[in-house]
Amino acid sequence: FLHIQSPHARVNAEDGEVEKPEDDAPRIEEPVGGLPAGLTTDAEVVQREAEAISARHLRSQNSQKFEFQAEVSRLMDIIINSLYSNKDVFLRELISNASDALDKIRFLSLTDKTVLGEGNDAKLDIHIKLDKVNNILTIRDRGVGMTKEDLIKNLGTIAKSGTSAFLEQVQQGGDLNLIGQFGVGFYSVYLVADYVEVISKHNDNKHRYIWESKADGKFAVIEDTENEPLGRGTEIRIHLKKDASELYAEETKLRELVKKYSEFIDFPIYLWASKEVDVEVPADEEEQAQDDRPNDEETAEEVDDMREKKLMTIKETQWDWELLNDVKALWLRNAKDVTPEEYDKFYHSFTKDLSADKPMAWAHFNAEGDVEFKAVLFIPPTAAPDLFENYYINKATLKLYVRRVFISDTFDELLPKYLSFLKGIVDSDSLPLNVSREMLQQHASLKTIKKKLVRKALDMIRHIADEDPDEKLEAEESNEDEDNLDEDVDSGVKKGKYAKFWEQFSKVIKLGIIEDAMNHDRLAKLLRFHSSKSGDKLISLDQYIVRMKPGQKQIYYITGQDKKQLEKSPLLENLLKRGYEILFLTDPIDEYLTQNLTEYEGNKFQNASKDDLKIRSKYDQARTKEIKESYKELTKWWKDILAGENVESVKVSNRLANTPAVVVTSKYGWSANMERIMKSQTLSEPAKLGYMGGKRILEINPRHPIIKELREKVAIDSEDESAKEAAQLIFETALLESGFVLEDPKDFATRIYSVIKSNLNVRPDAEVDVDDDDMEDEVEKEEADMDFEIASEDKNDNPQFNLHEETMELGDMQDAQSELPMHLTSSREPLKDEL
Ligand SMILES: Nc1ncnc2c1ncn2[C@@H]1O[C@H](COP(=O)(O)OP(=O)(O)OP(=O)(O)O)[C@@H](O)[C@H]1O
Repeated sequence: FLHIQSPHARVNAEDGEVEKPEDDAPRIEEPVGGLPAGLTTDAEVVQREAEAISARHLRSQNSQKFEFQAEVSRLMDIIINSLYSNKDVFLRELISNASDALDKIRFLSLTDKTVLGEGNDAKLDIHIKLDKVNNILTIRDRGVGMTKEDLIKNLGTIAKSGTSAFLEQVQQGGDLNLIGQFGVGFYSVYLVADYVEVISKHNDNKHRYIWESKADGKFAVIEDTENEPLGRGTEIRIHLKKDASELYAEETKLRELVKKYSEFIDFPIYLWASKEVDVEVPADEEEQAQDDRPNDEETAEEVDDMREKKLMTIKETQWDWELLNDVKALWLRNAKDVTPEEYDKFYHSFTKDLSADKPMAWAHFNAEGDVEFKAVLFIPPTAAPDLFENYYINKATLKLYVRRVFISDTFDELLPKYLSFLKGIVDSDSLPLNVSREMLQQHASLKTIKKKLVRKALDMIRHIADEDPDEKLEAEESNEDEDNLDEDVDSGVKKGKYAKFWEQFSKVIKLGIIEDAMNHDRLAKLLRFHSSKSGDKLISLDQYIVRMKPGQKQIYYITGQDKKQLEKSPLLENLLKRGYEILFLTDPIDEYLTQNLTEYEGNKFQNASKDDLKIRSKYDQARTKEIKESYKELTKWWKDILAGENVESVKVSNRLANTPAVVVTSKYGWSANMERIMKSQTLSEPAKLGYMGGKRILEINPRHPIIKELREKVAIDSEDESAKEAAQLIFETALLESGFVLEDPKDFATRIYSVIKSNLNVRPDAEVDVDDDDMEDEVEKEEADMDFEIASEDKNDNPQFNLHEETMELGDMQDAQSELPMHLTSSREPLKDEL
């Protein structure tokens, strides 16, 4: 009988005479539900249980019933039936909700002190109590509380945006542990409970309400008239499932969990706990009475002394609120005193990221001067999957505190968009506490805070590189003999820490260069690229500069889809031959990056696929002029051949070694790569493609035998059809090799096949054989014709036709006549069989 689950668990616990708390934990006069074991008689318990049952019956008759939103119901169903072994998460989630509710009331109290109320109500804390008799665990906070409408809306009728995402993840075997990250943490309580009551009191409503549900698709809400007044806040009564009660109806377990998961909760968390203490009690009373009588020699004073001596020590169980957490915020401590493990734990606790992955780096600092603040910034171990999906909508994830009071975690003014991947906490003494959020957002100090945070964030990223041995290795190698650099191609290169950062966040740094002109140089130092000399490794711009050839003034780069393709690009032939290092920019964002990164440490960036690339010719001026002159006729002729191909000019090139021709674009137009990117975008405007698509320039290699031969042919007969075909084909091949997408691949293919034909001595007009399919088509056509003839001749012998005719006799014969071909088709199969 004692184990009947009671919704009426708020029995007045007789706490008895308890000692003053040893710590400075405030004593709560009003007990928080539950029944301290051993302090109530069985008869009382039985009576209270009976009351509870009748109260619950009454409640269920009068309460307002609701159905959970379908998705929430499905979620609860999964949770309550889950065999998931790590059920501990529920406590972390409920404490986190309590802490959020306390943050909210503390924030409101900044502008209106009265919201806190008086006495115990004004204390911002969390109490956890266990009723072992009834297996009820109670978590009580003095937070903002919920009105009746809040209870209905927040705990049931409106699915949070994360509900379906979480359901999806769980159905795919994902970890239930991550529930908090999807904003549906409350429901994790059903991992351990089959019945939950939430009693809540909000300042806006003088009544308090009970929400209750057995996770059976329904919940009920009713005004609470049964329980002790709450003052303000929320009490969650968790009726533990049998299997869960074995584990969680233990103070030791609760103590361990709170310590583990809620170490960084900013409010005191108390557990109603018993402890064995030594108490001195007078020794046996009779003996005492005897001894108390003074004999003749003893003075009254001596008797008193003896009385004291006749005390005995016994063990006594005492119940009291035990403070479980140390609420000194980590960011207020001296960075030197915080261990790396503590930073890791802190990161996981405030981000609710429960994976074992440690943050990549952190920066803990105090800013002093006009604007004072303390901050801890973290680089997460991986980029969030939706980091760029909602780049301009996503809010920053820094938590802003003002003088230790939590203000907001959606304050966009603290970091620029590109750094919104950082997590952390900022606590400022320079911001005013008692102003509205809107006024705070415009406060001048925010600008200074933002500026300093950006600097520190970029320093923190640079430090990862500075401390990375892989990066150091690169720097040392950069001083080695240039010729050895090509041997760096080593597939077994281990990724260093900075390479890992780069893998996750390279786009962020590039976006920074595009968006943050103020920190342009700092950000440029953080860039890494593959290059023609870096093998599998990445190099920085500083490393590039160190390795520049004497007299080299430009940083050469090329953009494209893939490093392997770029390495073989004919556009780089002479640059590579002459020992220049080329950066390979293969991320689509690099096209935008290079528009904003024109110079580094006085060296201009030069795109090797552009018309303005200057490579000094090996020949003297006179010889160069002579070569150009000798190709004048060919280049003019070629330009005419390519009329209608968006070709601005045909030029003699000195960037080519072994390739006959390439196509480059004008300096300010799009590169071939950019054109490809723009064309692949769904919303690209054809008009823009027209005017931004760079003018193309065909560059020909004057030393190449194909080009030389073409020159001869054209000189003899400029109307030679084979020369025209060759010119067109060379141009299209050059387009492909230079990274362009052909507008008419069919045309190109036809030309290639005609070349192949001539190579294989196949006549140009040789015809393709008729294949079996074509033969079948022919047979089918003949059959169809035959069907028609047979059907027309023998229609009286055809059973199907006759049947149809019989039916038709009843109808309009003229209609049947007009439908003749169709009926014939329907009778074709048997006819074909006969044939
Ligand atoms: N102790 C509480 N006091 C006041 N409101 C609460 C309390 N617990 C829950 N709520 C309300 O119920 C809502 C739903 O809680 P739930 O835990 O499912 O999601 P969340 O708190 O928004 O996100 P998370 O899962 O990250 O904690 C909360 O947003 C809050 O408005």
